[in-house]
Amino acid sequence: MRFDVITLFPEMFSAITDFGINRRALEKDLYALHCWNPRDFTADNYRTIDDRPYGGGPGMVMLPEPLLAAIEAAKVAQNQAGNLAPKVIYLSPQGQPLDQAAVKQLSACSGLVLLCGRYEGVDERVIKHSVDVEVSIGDYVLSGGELGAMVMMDSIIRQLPGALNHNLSAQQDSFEDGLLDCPHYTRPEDYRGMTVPDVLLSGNHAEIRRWRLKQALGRTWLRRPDLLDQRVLSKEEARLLSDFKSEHIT
Ligand SMILES: Nc1nonc1C(=O)N1CCN(Cc2ccccn2)CC1
Repeated sequence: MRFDVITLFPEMFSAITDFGINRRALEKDLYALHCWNPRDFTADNYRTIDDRPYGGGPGMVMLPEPLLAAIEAAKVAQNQAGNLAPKVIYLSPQGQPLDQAAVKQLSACSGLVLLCGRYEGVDERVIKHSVDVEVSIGDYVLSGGELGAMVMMDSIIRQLPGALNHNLSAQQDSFEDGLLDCPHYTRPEDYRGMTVPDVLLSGNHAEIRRWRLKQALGRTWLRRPDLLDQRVLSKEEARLLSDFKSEHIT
């Protein structure tokens, strides 16, 4: 996976490249990241990348020329890397919500160009001319698209084969199967009088699997019932959820 990011603040992306799973995945060449600063595509001495909005109003809008030139340069680099039709994504509150299904779809792409806007946004002609899809990471307003791009990249990188020590981990991630995650415990068995559920100490892997599935179903029912609306339950899952509900003391 090659990411080409258009951003005024390339330094921010060290948060993705310098730590944990994402750092190891980069070192293993599971993905590549190239940042393009629109200021490098300006023709004036002040390296101007924004201007006042036509029609008046507060704030500034990012100019089309530097952005389109940066996007074109990123697409050429993608083409040279063998990705002939990289998807151009604009992070924006107006975008379609990012969910795990979208993450899995995007992780199958070989190259993505991510456009990070600032200020009041980018000139609409950039979106019409070069953006394939607008994506939002949530219904709130950030200071710019960079954190949204990093959230998207982080969730995609976890999907890349070899990124997680145990490939099963990705499948067990929350939302992977449309459910919230089950509770997790580690040592000690008794912490300040709070003990670990006996089943997890039993070594009975079939029972442990059933307990974890039941807890995931129960948690989803309690905290995000909307996710259950979208999910067909197996016979076993329906029974486990029914048991959880009857045991749940409100
Ligand atoms: N929510 C989000 N999910 O992705 N990005 C965001 C997000 O809040 N932002 C902040 C504003 N930026 C600039 C902007 C302003 C107005 C219209 C379009 N673009 C984009 C990125």
